[in-house]
Amino acid sequence: MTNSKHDTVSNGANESLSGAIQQYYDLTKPRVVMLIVFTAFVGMLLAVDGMPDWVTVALASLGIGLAASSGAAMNQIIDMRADAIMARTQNRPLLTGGLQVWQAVIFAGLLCVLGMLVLVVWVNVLTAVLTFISMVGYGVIYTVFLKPATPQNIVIGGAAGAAPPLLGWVAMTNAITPEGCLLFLVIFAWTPPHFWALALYRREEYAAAGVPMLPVTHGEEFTRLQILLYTYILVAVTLLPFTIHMFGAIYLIAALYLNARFMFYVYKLYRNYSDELSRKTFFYSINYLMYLFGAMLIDHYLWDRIRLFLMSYG
Ligand code: HEM
Ligand SMILES: CC(C)=CCC/C(C)=C/CC/C(C)=C/COP(=O)(O)OP(=O)(O)O
Repeated sequence: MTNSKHDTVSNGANESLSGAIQQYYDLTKPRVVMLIVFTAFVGMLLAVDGMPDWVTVALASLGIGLAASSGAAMNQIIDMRADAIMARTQNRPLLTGGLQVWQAVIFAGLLCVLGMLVLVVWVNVLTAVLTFISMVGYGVIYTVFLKPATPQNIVIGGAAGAAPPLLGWVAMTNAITPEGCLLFLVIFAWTPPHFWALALYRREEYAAAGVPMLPVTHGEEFTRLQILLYTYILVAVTLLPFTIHMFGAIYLIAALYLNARFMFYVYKLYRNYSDELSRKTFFYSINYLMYLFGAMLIDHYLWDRIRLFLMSYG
């Protein structure tokens, strides 16, 4: 009997510990951060010929991931009012009472300090500075100043989210090069179709929360046109790395295929709107970015070998 009572107490303690860990984990917007770290990781591997120094790759990924998580936590601390109004964000840890604001502030501070420490000590100062700017750019400048002020919020703020592959590149080379900037441009051009597809089917929630997202301020039709136009830009930008011989045929084929599907979605959305299609376009945008960066990686390691192999038989 005594044992089972003891077990119940310790199970309860375990559950509340794992519950607390889950709350802190949720505060970091983990799935977004995972894709951010993946694009940074790809940037690192692309920056070097052959195999990289894996310890630096691991530490740079850790530092960038910690900083991005800190930015995500800052965003949720500052945005509690709007988050409380929208169904999509109502269950965040600070709103359900799972975490107190002071706990989130300490957590965000710790993540920020740890992330910067890892980057300064084991990577390089330039990466740390650029990562810091991206983190503050998202957690503070976007959240406090841009988001409540202008429908261009996500275009300007998108610069923070677009930084990771460049951060990865700088982590390995300690230099800002045109190739690294091109990777930045890819995500920069991708952000408006990514976000506005979501904002279209969530427009009523944004309107209720008083957040001036494009579908709220300029209407649904204008937003659909902007999504289409930014996707044209995205298609052009994603072809640039091929034209400067950064990648070969593997990347080109993947980019053409992924772009054709993206164009199909946004053109259909432009001509014939439905919330369902808008939702599908948003989720496709996430897969698009993941596969595009995956294709860059595969091309980087395989294309030269395949070309040499083909040439030796040519
Ligand atoms: C200013 C730039 C960006 C804005 C405004 C934005 C906006 C959003 C929003 C509002 C969601 C939430 C969807 C939901 O809760 O259902 C979301 C989801 C997501 N975003 Fe973005 N995003 C941006 C940049 C990025 C970047 C740079 C990445 C990665 C490289 C990214 C990856 C993702 C992923 C993976 C999800 C899905 C998360 C999940 O399933 O929980 N986003 N984005
Ligand atoms: C250091 C570094 C690379 C920082 C990266 C910055 C970062 C985490 C960008 C993510 C962008 C993002 C999830 C925006 C969501 O917009 P929102 O906050 O308006 O969405 P919400 O309504 O879901 O809160």
